[in-house]
Amino acid sequence: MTKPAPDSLALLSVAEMAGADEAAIASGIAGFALMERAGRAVADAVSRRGRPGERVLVLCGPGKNGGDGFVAARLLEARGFAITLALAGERGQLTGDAGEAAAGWQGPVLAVAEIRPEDHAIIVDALFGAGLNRPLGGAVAALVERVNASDLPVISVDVPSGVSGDSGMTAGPAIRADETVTFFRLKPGHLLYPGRALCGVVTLADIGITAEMVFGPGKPPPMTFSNEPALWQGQLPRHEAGTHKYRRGAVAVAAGGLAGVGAPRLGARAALRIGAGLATIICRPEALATHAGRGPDALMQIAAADGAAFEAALATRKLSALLAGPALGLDAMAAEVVTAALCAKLPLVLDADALTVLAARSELLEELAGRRSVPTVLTPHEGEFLRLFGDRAPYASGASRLVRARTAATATASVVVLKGPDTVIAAPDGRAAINATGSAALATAGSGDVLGGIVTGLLAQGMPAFEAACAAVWLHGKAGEALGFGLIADDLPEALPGALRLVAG
Ligand SMILES: NC(=O)C1=CN([C@@H]2O[C@H](COP(=O)(O)OP(=O)(O)OC[C@H]3O[C@@H](n4cnc5c(N)ncnc54)[C@H](O)[C@@H]3O)[C@@H](O)[C@H]2O)[C@H](O)CC1
Ligand SMILES: [K+]
Repeated sequence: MTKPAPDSLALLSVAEMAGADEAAIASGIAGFALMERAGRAVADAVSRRGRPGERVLVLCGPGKNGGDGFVAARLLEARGFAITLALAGERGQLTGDAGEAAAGWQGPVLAVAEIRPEDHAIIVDALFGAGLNRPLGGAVAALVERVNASDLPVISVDVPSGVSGDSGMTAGPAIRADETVTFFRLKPGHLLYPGRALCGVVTLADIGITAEMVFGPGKPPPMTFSNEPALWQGQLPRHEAGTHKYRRGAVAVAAGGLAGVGAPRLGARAALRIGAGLATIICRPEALATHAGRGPDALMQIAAADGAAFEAALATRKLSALLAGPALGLDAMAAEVVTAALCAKLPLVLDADALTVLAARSELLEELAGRRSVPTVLTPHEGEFLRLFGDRAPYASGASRLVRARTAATATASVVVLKGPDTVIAAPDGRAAINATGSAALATAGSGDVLGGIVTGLLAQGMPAFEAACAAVWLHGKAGEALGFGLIADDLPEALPGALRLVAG
C-alpha cells in the first residue's frame, strides 16, 4: 500500500470546503470568526497592494462571500482606505454570518448601478464564491464586464465571481482577478482553466481551520491533489550502487513502419533518460534499417512482420513495460499490436494511434477493463479523449476535466492522463491530481511521445501507475520550463536529468 498522500496538497471541492467549515465550527470556532479571518486576509491582500487614502471599491454579493467583503471593507476603512461598498442584493436579505458582517459596516451601502469602478484604485470582488449556482446575469453581469474593462487591480474573495470552484469553468461572464484570496486549501477551480488564468496569483489564507479538523482520524482521506513532488517522490525509482541495466527495467516501444520512425524513438529515448536500463523498438520490417541507422546506441530495434511476431517478440524478451501508440499506424497490423499489447501482462502505456485504434474497436476497450491487475496508463489529449469516450455526458468537453478524467479512469480500470495546459491524472481508485508545471512551449510535435516514454520508463522501474503518471507529467513540464520557447521534442529527453535533480532525494 503506497503511503497516504500529504494532505497539504489536497484540493477540496466546494462541498468538501463547506464540510471543512462545519468541522471547524463543530470544533468550537464560531462561523463568524472564520468570516472575520477571511475578511482580514482579504484586507491584508489589499494593504499589500495599496496605500491608506486610496479609494477601494468593495463589491459584495448576497451571501457569505459578500460577508467576507463587508468584513474586509470595515477593516480597510479602519486602516485609512477610502471605501465604496456596493451590494448586489438587498441588505435586509443578508442573514447569519453575512448579516452580522454587514451590521459591522457603518458606511453607506450603494446599489450596483450607482457605482463607477473607474473612480477607484483597487477593486475587491466579494460577489460570489462557493455558492455560485448559475451563470451571472443582469446587472451583476454588466458590472463584471465594467470591472474587467476598467483594467484596475482586482482582488477576488475565494474564487473570481463567475468561476466554478469545482471545475474552473465559467458559464457566463467572470471576473478577471490579479489575485484571489482563498481559505484553508485550494479548490480544483484554482488550477483548472479558465479559472486558473482568471484567479491571477492565488493566496492561501489560514483562517483557523486545521488539517486535524478535516483530515483527522475517522475523516475520509483526500482524493484530489495538486500534482507536486510530495505526492510521488517517495515512489520514484531508487537504484542502489550494485544495480545493473536489467534491474532498471527493460522497455519496449511498439513502432509502425517507415511513415513514423521518429515518434517511437522519442518515447524510447525518454524511457532511457528517465532511468530504464534497456529500450527496444519493435518495428515493422521495412523500418528496421532506418531505426538501426540512428542513435543513441543504447537503443535497440527488432522487426515484427505481424501481430503474432509482435506477440512472440514480447514473450521472448524480459520486458518490464511497453509503450504503444506513437506513430504505430491505424491499420490491421496496428490493431493486432494493440490487441497483443493488451493481452500481454505487462505494465502498458497507450498513447496516440493506439488510443485511436482502441476507440475504433470497442471490444478492445473491454480488454482494458480486464487488465485490472496490471498497471495501465492512457495518455489522451482532448481529441483522443473525445474519440475514445465520446462527446456525451459526463465525458463531454463542457464538463469538468476532473470529472471527465475520473469517469474514464474508472470505466477503463486504467490511469487516465487527460493532457492539456492543466493536465489531469486520474486513477481507477478515485484519486486524481491536477498538474501546474509546463508551458505552451510544450505544445510541439513529439512532446506527447516523450511524455509516454517517461511514464513507460518509470513503470519499467516498478513505480506504481498513478504515481508514475503524476511524476512523468510533472517532470515533463519541468523539462519544458527549463528549455523554454524554441524547444523541440528532441530536446526534452536530454532535459530530464536536470528535471530529475529537482526531486532527487
Ligand atoms: N471555510 C471557508 O471556505 C469559508 C468561506 N466563506 C465564504 O463563504 C462563501 C460561500 O458563501 P455562500 O453564501 O455559500 O455563497 P456565495 O456567497 O458564493 O453566493 C451567495 C448566493 O448567491 C446566489 N447566487 C449564486 N449564483 C448566483 C448568480 N449567478 N447570480 C445571482 N445570485 C447567485 C446563491 O443563492 C448563493 O447562495 C465562500 O465563497 C467564502 O467566500 C466564509 O465566509 C469564510 C469561511
Ligand atoms: K468572489
